[in-house]
Amino acid sequence: MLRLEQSEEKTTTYDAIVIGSGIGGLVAATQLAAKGARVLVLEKYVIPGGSSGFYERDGYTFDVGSSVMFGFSDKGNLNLITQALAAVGCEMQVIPDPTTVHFHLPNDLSVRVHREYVDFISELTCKFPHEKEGIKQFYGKCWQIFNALNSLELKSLEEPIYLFGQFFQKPLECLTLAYYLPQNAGDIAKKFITDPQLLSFIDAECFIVSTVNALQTPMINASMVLCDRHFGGINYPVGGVGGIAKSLVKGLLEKGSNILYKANVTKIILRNGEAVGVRLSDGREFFSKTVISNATRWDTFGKLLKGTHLPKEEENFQRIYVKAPSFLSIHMGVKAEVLPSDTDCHHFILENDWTRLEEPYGSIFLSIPTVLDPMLAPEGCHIMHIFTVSCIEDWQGLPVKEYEAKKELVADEIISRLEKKLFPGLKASIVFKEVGTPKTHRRYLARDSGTYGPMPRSVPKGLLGMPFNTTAVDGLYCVGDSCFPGQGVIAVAFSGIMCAHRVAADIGFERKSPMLDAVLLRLLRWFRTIA
Ligand SMILES: NC(=O)c1ccc[n+]([C@@H]2O[C@H](COP(=O)([O-])OP(=O)(O)OC[C@H]3O[C@@H](n4cnc5c(N)ncnc54)[C@H](O)[C@@H]3O)[C@@H](O)[C@H]2O)c1
Ligand SMILES: CC(C)=CCC/C(C)=C/C=C/C(C)=C/C=C/C(C)=C/C=C/C=C(C)/C=C/C=C(C)/C=C/C=C(\C)CCC=C(C)C
Repeated sequence: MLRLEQSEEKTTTYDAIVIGSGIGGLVAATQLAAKGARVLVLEKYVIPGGSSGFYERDGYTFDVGSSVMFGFSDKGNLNLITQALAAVGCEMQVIPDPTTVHFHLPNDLSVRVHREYVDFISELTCKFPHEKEGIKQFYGKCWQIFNALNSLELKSLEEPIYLFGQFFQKPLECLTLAYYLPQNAGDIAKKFITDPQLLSFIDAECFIVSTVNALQTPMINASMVLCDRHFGGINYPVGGVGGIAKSLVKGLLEKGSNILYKANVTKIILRNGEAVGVRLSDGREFFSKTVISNATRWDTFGKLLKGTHLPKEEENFQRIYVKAPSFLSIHMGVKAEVLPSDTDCHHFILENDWTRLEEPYGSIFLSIPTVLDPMLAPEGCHIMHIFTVSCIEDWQGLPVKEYEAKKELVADEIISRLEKKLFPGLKASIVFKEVGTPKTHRRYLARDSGTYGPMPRSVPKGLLGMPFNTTAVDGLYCVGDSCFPGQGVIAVAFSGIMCAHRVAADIGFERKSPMLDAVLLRLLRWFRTIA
C-alpha cells in the first residue's frame, strides 16, 4: 500500500473511488486500473477480500467464507476469476476438486456431484431411474443456457454499443438468454420432473448457491453453477481463497492505483446531487469522478447516503428483495485421523426433513479445504469450516456471558449432528475451534444484519428485477451481490466486470453513445419496474 500524504487527500481527484474490497469491489477496481484509470479502494477492515478473505490462527489458514470456487478454470468465457486476475498480470495455481459437493439428504439419499458430468448424471439416474428422461431434459436445458452465456464476451449489459453488438454477432444465444432472463429453475424442473424427492434435490442444488429454493432461483444463475462445475470444474486456489484478493491488490498496486485499509467510509459526498467523493469516520475526505460502492445496497443507501431521499429504483429493489439471513460459522482444526480417507472437500447435510431446508440451523454446509491443500493446517490436522443459516435477531440483546454460552451450545449441537451423520469421534478430535455469529459477520464484513446477500421477497421474475451497476444518483455505482446477477463469488466478479465497463465508458476510457445510453438505461429501468 502506498502512503498518501495529507495534502494529497484533498487535492487528488481519482477516476474512481471504490468503497470496500470484496471480490466485487476489487474486480471493478482492477479492471478500471487495467484500462489506465486511477483508482482508490477504501477498505474498513485490515485485509482485503470481505467474505472471500482469510484469517490465520495457530498455524491454520482459514477462508472467511467462500471455499467453492466457480469461474477459476483455464477455458471458456465464464472463467471470470481467472480473467480478473489475468487483467492485472496475476495468475494463481489451483487444485481441481473431483467432487463439487457431496449431498447427505433425507431418506439416506446420498449424491456426489462429480466433476465429470456423465458421472454425476449416471449417479443421479441410479437413484431415480424412473426419472432418467426428466433428469436429462432439465440439466440439458441448463447446458443450453450455459453454452449461450459461455459464447458471449461478458461486459456491461447497461452499455448499448456492446449489448447491441453481441445481439448482432450472436443473435440466437442472446435471444436464448433474453427468453430465460425472467424464468426460475423450479418452474422449468417441474416441466420435466414429477418425483417430489427429485424436485427437493433440485431445491437443495439451488439452495446452496442462492439461499432459496428452485422456484425462487433464476434459471440463468442455476444454469451457470450447475454447468460450470462440470465445464471448467471447481478449482481451489493453492494457499487458500484469501490469495485471490491478495493477488488482485498486488495487481492493482502494480497498475499505479491504491488501497487504504482501516478506512471506514461513513458518507458519500454529493455535490448538486452528484457523487463526488467520500468521508471516512476519522474525518478524511477523498474526491473522485465516480464512486463505486461494494457495500450492500441497504448499507449504501441506508447508511452512506443517510438523510437523502431513497430513490424510486432503490424502493423498487427493496420491494422485490430482502436481506437473506446471516449465518453461524464454526472454524475448526481437527485431528486428521477422524476423516475417512475418501472424504470429499464439500458437504451439504440435511438429515431428516426436506421442509427444514431453508430454516435456521436446518441444513449444514461443511468445507474441508485441507483435503485439497494440506498446507493450510499444521501437519496431522484438517480444517473444518462449518456454516448454517442463522438470524441476527437470535443473537441481539444478550449479556456477554449468555452470548458466549449460547455460541458454545449452538455450535455443540451442530457438531454433534455432524458426528452422528458423518464423522464418529469428531468432538474428541477438535484441537481448535472458533465460532462466529451473525453479529460477527456484521462487524467484520460490514454487511447490514450480517446478511449473506439479497434474496427475493416472493417468487421473482428470474433476474429481471435485479439492478445493474448504475444508480439513480449521478456518479454513483454499486457493485457486489446486491447487483445483477446476485450472490456468489463468480457472480460478484461479473458484477465488477460490468461495473468497470460502464464506469470506463462514462469517464472516457471506453466508447460510448449518449443517445443510445439514454434509450437503453430507460428501457432497463422500465423492465425492472415490471419484475
Ligand atoms: N462460495 C462461498 O462459499 C461463499 C461464502 C461466503 C460468501 N460468498 C460470496 O461472496 C459474495 C460477497 O461479495 P461482495 O464483493 O459483494 O462483498 P463482500 O461483502 O465480500 O465485501 C465487501 C467489502 O466492503 C467492505 N466495506 C463495506 N462497507 C464499507 C465501508 N463503509 N467502508 C469501507 N469498507 C466497507 C467490507 O469490509 C468488505 O471487505 C456473497 O455474495 C457471497 O455469495 C461465497
Ligand atoms: C439486457 C437484457 C435485459 C437482456 C439481454 C439478454 C442478454 C444478452 C442477457 C445476458 C445475460 C448474462 C450475460 C448473464 C450472466 C449471468 C451470470 C454470469 C451469472 C452468474 C451467476 C453465478 C452465480 C449465481 C453463482 C453463485 C454461486 C454461489 C452463491 C456459491 C456458493 C457456494 C456455497 C455457499 C458453497 C457451498 C458449500 C458447501 C456445500 C460446503
